[in-house]
Parts: sequence; C-alpha cells; structure tokens
Amino acid sequence: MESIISIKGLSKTYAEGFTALNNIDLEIQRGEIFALLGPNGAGKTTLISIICGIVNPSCGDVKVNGHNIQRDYRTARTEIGLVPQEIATDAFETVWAAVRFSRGLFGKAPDPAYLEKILRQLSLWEKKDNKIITLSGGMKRRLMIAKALSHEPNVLFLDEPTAGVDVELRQDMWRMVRGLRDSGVTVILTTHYIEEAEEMADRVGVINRGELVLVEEKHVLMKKMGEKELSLQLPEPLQEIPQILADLPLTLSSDGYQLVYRFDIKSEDTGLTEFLRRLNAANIEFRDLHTRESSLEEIFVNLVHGARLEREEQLSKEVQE
Ligand SMILES: Nc1ncnc2c1ncn2[C@@H]1O[C@H](COP(=O)(O)OP(=O)(O)OP(=O)(O)O)[C@@H](O)[C@H]1O
Repeated sequence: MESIISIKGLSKTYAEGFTALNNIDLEIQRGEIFALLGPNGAGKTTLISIICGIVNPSCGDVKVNGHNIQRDYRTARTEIGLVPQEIATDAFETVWAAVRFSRGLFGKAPDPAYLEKILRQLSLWEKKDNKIITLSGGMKRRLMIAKALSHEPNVLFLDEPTAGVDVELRQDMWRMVRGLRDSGVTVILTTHYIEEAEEMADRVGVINRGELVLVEEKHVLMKKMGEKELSLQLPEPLQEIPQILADLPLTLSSDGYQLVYRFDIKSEDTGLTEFLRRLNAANIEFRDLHTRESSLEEIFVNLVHGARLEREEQLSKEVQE
C-alpha cells in the first residue's frame, strides 16, 4: 500500500537538552486508522506537532503526501487536519461561522455544500446556527473535528480524542472516525487506551520514551495483549514443575507455593480444561485460585522490555561478528 506520511530518522531534542524523540522511522498508509499508543510523556504530541509543523525537528525527514514538512511547509500543512487535546474555540461564535472561518484560514474558497456534508456526517447540522457555548461536551469535540476537516485535508490527527469522555460518547466518536476513514481520510490518533486502539485502529504503533518500540497490525498486537493468568495457591510447595505439566505455559514461584498458568483469553482453546485435568492426574491440590488480566502498564512494560532485549541481542550479535 502507498504511504501518505513518510517519517525517516526523526529526532527531537528540546532546547533544554531533553530528547523527546529518538530516530523514528514510520510509514503511515493511505486510508488507514493508525493508533499511536504510549504512556504519558512518551513523545506522542511531539511527533504529531512535528508532522503538523508546530514543532521543528532536530533532524530527520518527514513527508506528507510527498511534500516535505519543512521545505514545502504550506502545501504539507494543507494536507493535514489537527484536532488538539484541548477544546479551543470562541464560545460565542456559531457552529457554522466556526467551520467557515477554519476553512478560510487555509485560503480555500467558500464551499457551503462541503461544510454541510461534514456537519451532517458529524451529526452537527441541526446545531449549525447555535452558539458554541450552548453545545454539549461531545458536540464540542465533534465541532473540533469538523473544523479540522473544513479545508478538506487528506490526513486527520486526533490527539487523545476521547480523554475524559464517557463510554457512550466514546463509542459515538469511534463510529464517526470509522465513517471518516471510509470516506477516504487517513486517521492518526494518539491514545492511552488499549480499548480505543482495539476498537478503531488498523495498525498500532507503541511509543515509549521517544522511541517507537513496535508497529504492528492490530490483530497481532491484540493477540499479545489478550493474556490472562490463572494462579493457584498450593498447600504444599513444589520443588519443580512435574513432568506431566512440563509442556504447559506454567511458572512456579521461587518458594514453590504458587503455580501460574498463562493463557490467551481470545483463543478458542485456552487449554484450561486440560491443565485442570492434568493437575488432578498429578494429585496436585490447591487452596485457592484467582485470575488476572494483563494491564495496560504490563503490556507496555512487556513490549518495551521485549523490544529492548531484542535490540540488545541484535547489538551483541553484531559486535561478535
Ligand atoms: N516544549 C518543550 N520543552 C521541553 N520539553 C518538552 C516540551 N514539550 C514536551 N516536552 C517533553 O517531551 C516529552 C514528551 O512529551 P509529549 O507531550 O510529546 O508526550 P506525550 O506522549 O504526548 O504525553 P501525554 O500522553 O502526557 O500527552 C515529555 O517528557 C515532555 O516533558
């Protein structure tokens, strides 16, 4: 598939000497929904701000639809619509005036039919003559999207689109964003929520401490994330995992009192029945059991740690060769 955004060797060190992005390479494909996932301070906003021309990169090359963001700033910028984290509009303006003004900022000729189309698509057409101050929080967020789309960009950036939004509104927002993708807009969103990436994204990039530690098709990432643990508290400690259980995904705590079975909740066969059958056959009893799903934090830790280990192995191989 063809890239609409191409990022090569991008780094950013702020004036104080802090490196917020380190050597990022990323290709965003035309027509996809790409979720950039990462903990606070990972560098998501910095990355978006550079692509949108708000922050200057320290080095590297970014092209949007073939236009270099620095040499060809104006054209590159018209390709992009940006929905920032904060809702920032003039409260006493009407919805219609706000979208018309945003379009004008890009030097585009008025096109009431196009603006009507996006307001309808975002369920705001009925509110077009209302002052922004009278809109609900969800409507205000949709208005920010309408403003960002007013100059007909090919790429839409959504920075934390559903932060602090209730579940119902969040689902509305997801539906709308999918509709935008279906109408041909490439969507890049940042989020802390795994659930959001799971619902919406075609591909997911995980960013941590300024490094892009992973870029994966969503379904591959979901598989990695769907791990659950069943831990058994044993009345008598085991010295080691018995032979009859040796081929199962088990770990034994160092004191021998806890046996942990890891399984994929999304898999058709979790293997739990077989595990319990073999426990019985081996006469292993347990006092208590509980299950636990991997948390977002653990997933990040695992991914980041895994990526580091891989890189370190690669480096040590290169040194040896
Ligand atoms: N103008 C600036 N000057 C110096 N450091 C900055 C500046 N802007 C951001 N940073 C630092 O760069 C790092 C990345 O920040 P960024 O806002 O890109 O993270 P983020 O992933 O968007 O975080 P969040 O999820 O909290 O919005 C942070 O440590 C932040 O303090």
